[in-house]
Amino acid sequence: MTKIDIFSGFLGAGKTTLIKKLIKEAFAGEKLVLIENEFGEIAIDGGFLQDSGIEITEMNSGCICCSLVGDFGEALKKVLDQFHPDRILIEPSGVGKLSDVIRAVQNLHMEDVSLNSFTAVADAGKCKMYMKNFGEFYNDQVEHANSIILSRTDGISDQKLAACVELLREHNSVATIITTPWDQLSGAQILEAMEHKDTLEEELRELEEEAHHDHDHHHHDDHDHDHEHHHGEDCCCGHDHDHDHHDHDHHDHDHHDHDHDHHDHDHHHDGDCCCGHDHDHDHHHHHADEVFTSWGVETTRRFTKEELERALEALDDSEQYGTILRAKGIVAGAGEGFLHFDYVPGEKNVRDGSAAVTGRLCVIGSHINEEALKKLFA
Ligand SMILES: Nc1nc2c(ncn2[C@@H]2O[C@H](COP(=O)(O)OP(=O)(O)OP(=O)(O)O)[C@@H](O)[C@H]2O)c(=O)[nH]1
Repeated sequence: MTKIDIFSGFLGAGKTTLIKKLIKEAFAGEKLVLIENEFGEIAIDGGFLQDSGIEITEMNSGCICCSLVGDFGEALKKVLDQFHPDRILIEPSGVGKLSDVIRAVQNLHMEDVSLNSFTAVADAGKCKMYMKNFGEFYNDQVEHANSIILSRTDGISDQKLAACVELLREHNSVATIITTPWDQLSGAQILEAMEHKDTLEEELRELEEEAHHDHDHHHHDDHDHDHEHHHGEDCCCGHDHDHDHHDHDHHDHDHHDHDHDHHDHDHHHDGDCCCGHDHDHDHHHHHADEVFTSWGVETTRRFTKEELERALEALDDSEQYGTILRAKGIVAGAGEGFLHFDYVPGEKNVRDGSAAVTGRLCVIGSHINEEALKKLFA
């Protein structure tokens, strides 16, 4: 039996960091495969994880909900046949909806595979802001997780931490929430919380109830003709179109905030999805690539640490660059080695790291100014 563990979490929350810790401390002796679905064309995480000694399957795609299922099913099957792993770790993109990923796994109806845990990693200091501005994506992860693992709890006040937990509880009353800084916990302790059986069963039951609720809802909604034929498996895009109503009904305030902030009302899908479903009628549901954009480049440019740090600091200037939520990359340093870097709002990290075949970097955000980014990094 292969266990599947899903690590969701918003951009830069700490998914890769957590996975690295668990690989080192909790999964020793197990045959592991990591499936990554990065947002944007330039994959970076594989480079960060190069030294961990596990198999990594990267799937790059802009629109998780449409392209995940086909590619993802293939990737999973291939991995199972080829490696027969004890455990498959799935790291969806930071803007992926956890419910989509869980459903995608369930819809594959694979034998010898058990859904073992679904975690949401959340930056304790940014919980409120992300809920307000990107609630549609953020809350889905929180709501469907059986454990929520907070990152960066060492740097914030007790008050802010308590407020964060309270907000999370509004969206998920059953998940185990880890508030202790990770370096004070062993990987085994974290894994035990992730695998907590009661919360897992509760989350699965809630998902099932949602599915039933949506199903019933459909039979009573005459206006909903577009949706009637789109129960999970029937549609190639694998997105649960039924679920949209549920989101809409229960989380209207989030959508309001979101739409208000980003004026996204008129950016609904217009038929470029393989499933042929008319997304225009999906009451306020957005695909990640309607709200977030990524810009990436392969580059031979050499950077000094200071240059890179200055460039990353500049990303806080939203007037010039747009709302930058995440940047990461591996580039040639001024000397012989390579530099690895990470950026989340207000936080940068540049360090020495292993070489990549070429330099590459990626920036993700909302309403990003590509021209300005090109000037900054090219
Ligand atoms: N101080 C601190 N930094 C953290 C913590 N967790 C993650 N980070 C840093 O945050 C940055 C992003 O961490 P990742 O683990 O790459 O985050 P991710 O969720 O995989 O990010 P995406 O690639 O956007 O999906 C890195 O610089 C980490 O070192 C934490 O608990 N405390």
